[in-house]
Amino acid sequence: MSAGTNDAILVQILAQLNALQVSQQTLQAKLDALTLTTPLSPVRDGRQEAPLTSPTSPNLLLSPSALLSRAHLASSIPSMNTPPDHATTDKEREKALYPGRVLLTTYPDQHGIKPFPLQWGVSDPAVRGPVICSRLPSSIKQRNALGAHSGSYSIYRALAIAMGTLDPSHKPDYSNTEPPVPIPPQPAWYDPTKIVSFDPWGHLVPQVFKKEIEELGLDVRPSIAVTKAHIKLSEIDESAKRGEITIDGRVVLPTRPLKNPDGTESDAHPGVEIAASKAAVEPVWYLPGVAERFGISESLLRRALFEDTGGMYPELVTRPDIKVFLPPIGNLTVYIFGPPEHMADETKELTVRVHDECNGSDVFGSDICTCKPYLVFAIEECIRCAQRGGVGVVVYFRKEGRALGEVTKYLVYNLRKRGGDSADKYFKSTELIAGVKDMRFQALMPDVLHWLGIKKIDNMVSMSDMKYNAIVQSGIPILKRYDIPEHLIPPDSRVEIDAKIAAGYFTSGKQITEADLFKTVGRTWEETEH
Ligand SMILES: Nc1nc2c(ncn2[C@@H]2O[C@H](COP(=O)(O)OP(=O)(O)OP(=O)(O)O)[C@@H](O)[C@H]2O)c(=O)[nH]1
Ligand SMILES: [Zn+2]
Repeated sequence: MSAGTNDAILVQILAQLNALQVSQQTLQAKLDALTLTTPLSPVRDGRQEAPLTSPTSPNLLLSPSALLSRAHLASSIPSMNTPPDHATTDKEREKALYPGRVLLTTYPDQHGIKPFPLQWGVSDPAVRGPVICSRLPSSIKQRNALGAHSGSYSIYRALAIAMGTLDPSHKPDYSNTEPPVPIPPQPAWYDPTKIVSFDPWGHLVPQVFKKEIEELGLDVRPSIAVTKAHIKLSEIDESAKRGEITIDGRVVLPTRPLKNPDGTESDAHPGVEIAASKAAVEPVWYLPGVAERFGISESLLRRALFEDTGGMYPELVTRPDIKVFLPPIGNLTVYIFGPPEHMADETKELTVRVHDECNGSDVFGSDICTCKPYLVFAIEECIRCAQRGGVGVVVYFRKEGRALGEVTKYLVYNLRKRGGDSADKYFKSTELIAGVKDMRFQALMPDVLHWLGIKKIDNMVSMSDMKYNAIVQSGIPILKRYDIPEHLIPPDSRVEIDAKIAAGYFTSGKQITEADLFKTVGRTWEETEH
């Protein structure tokens, strides 16, 4: 056979393969359309039910909930978990949970797809519409948002469903869960450009979208919750002992006397409790608004989100008609000290700190950075402001390690400690590992301030130029900034502070030049060990 004949055969094979691929794609599209147009088989509690028989009595029909609970029982008693039975049960449960074919993606023009109207930034919630991202049969056709609720915790929900500990169609009863303090609508809620990273109606969902939930049976969930708390921090106990924080019976309350190990009352200073209101806010991104904030096109944003989440959300690409995405990232928490209604009242003094998570310092007290001392100082400043008749706000973002993550952060710590931990190398070390020194991109951060009705900030407890610029550019003036007091800077974290000042962070004290940075050196591991 000549080389020419070989080539011709090869071309023919390739053409046939291509044709096969095309017809496979057509078939897939037809199947997709079929799934969404075929009336669903009987629906129980909002979940499609497939008839299944019992492995022991083939004539006995099992409902998905019976299967769920059987499997739950088996998995909760390990000795009952013999592999062959378990495998059969899992297969059956998988069929019961997901009776249809795997629906990899959807398309806007697919039969049966009819997203519930959602107009971001419209003032009337009935016109704005609820955010629906559920893939439950009751909601999948009317879904108007991509992704999943609860940010990264959506994965644990998936696990709970797979293990049979959670019925996916569980319908929460939201009575008595409403906010104990009001966070009422503000003009910024009605501006589609002011709040783009979460749903301003998130805490009012059960009330404002009652009809959609109860009458239309749609799976609409709250993405914000507001509550009250009493917080106790040993650092603030110490400040109270020193008389730097006063008990006013309103913001700062006395703690009940401590007990000795033998149960008798201790005469040690019991410390104080701080009364606060707080809100947990989950991310809900309005993609056109997020893209605009970062100055990129919506299509580029969608493509990058699709690619760099391991192709996890194909509808980012196939459903340009769906404008809202619930990303798998951490939430933010707002702590309010003093009357929440003062936040929107421009006549009241307001102190704010926006803090990004640093678990090593915030929770475990690591002294390599100033995060915890700065956070505690900010809470004290908020308390003082509330006691002067104003209000204090701390916003805590889950953006660990400047949003590079804790693994990257620890790798950089190793590099710094092995390479001579001088301030000139602080940001360079991070860049060497992560490729960038910061991925927090503060542009979305001011949304929460607008949601709270904040129009100006009297006292901003932060040295960050990035936070400052983002807030001021979003239309909220900052009247006074102040840095962390010298005595609160642990010696080893001088490296961080000096590097930040040289990089443009605010300081009311000493200025740092590039040349100074060589002289600021942190502790080495060897020093720690001796
Ligand atoms: N990657 C990395 N992150 C760090 C390092 N040190 C601190 N961080 C992180 O930096 C962030 C500090 O956030 P904030 O406490 O809000 O401080 P800031 O934005 O730098 O500025 P201020 O408002 O002035 O405190 C947290 O997310 C920390 O986890 C480090 O060496 N490497
Ligand atoms: Zn830190």
